Amino acid sequence: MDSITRGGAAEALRLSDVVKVYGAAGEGEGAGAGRPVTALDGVSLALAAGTFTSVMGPSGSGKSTLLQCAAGLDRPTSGRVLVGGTELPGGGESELTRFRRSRIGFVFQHYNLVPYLTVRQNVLLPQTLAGRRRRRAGAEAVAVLERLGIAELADRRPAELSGGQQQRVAIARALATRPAVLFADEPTGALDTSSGRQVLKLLRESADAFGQTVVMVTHDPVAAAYADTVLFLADGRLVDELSSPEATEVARRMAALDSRVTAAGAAPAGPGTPVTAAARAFRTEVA
Ligand SMILES: Nc1ncnc2c1ncn2[C@@H]1O[C@H](COP(=O)(O)OP(=O)(O)OP(=O)(O)O)[C@@H](O)[C@H]1O
Repeated sequence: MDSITRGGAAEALRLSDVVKVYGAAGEGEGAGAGRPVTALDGVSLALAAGTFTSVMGPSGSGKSTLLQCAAGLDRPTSGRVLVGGTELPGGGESELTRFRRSRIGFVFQHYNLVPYLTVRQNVLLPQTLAGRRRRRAGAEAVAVLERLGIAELADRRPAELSGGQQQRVAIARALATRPAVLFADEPTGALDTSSGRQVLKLLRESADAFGQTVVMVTHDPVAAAYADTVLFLADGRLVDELSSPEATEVARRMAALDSRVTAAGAAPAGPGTPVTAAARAFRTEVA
């Protein structure tokens, strides 16, 4: 698949033939002394601005790796990543960090709010780190909290919020920087059904009302069906795509992929590790 951009719309994300091999020569982390693992095997895609895309696939199919490479949390072994038309920079970690701060928003399963800061301070934090002027950033933080209907929580600390409220604050924090792409990794994985639906509605509204491009990894077919398009990964490749998805059809296609993987002797699909490498990297960044 090369492109699912809508006619004429600006492009928010492009991956061209992205390969990620853990444990390859020159890759510092990962498989160590074991055999190299090809987590992404030539992934190409293009997403139009303002679209909401879900990424699904069996356990180990490369979803988290795709998210990390697309979001500049990790570098592909080969291939190109462009966010908002700008290529992931070469150079060191500080260039990548700058790139992420200016273009990318993250939402994780476990919220990653800073416990000793208020909601307002949490939402302000990425902009403060990016060196934006405090008064302007403060006004924007309040505006985004109002837009998401959670302004009354501004002076509370994360421990005083429900899981669903914490996740809505995490979304507010991500949106306040006006990222080219908002990446969400299992954003409803720790929530009950009703709070999860609220979070999904918020992501849907972010795309519809604010033109926010959203890319979400999920194991839940109902969650995936909130998107405009579902991309299916297997063995590090994009193998299927579903537009205007319905949960039953998403589940049917996932079951087909799972049985393919199980027949090949791999682990069945299941929830990802609670704290992904992406979340760890982000935590280090904001701490
Ligand atoms: N840091 C790493 N070092 C070595 N191998 C890795 C590393 N991270 C992931 N892998 C391997 O890469 C492949 C893809 O992993 P990835 O976590 O991207 O899959 P996933 O689809 O997100 O899985 P899950 O749904 O279980 O979270 C797997 O075979 C995994 O074991």
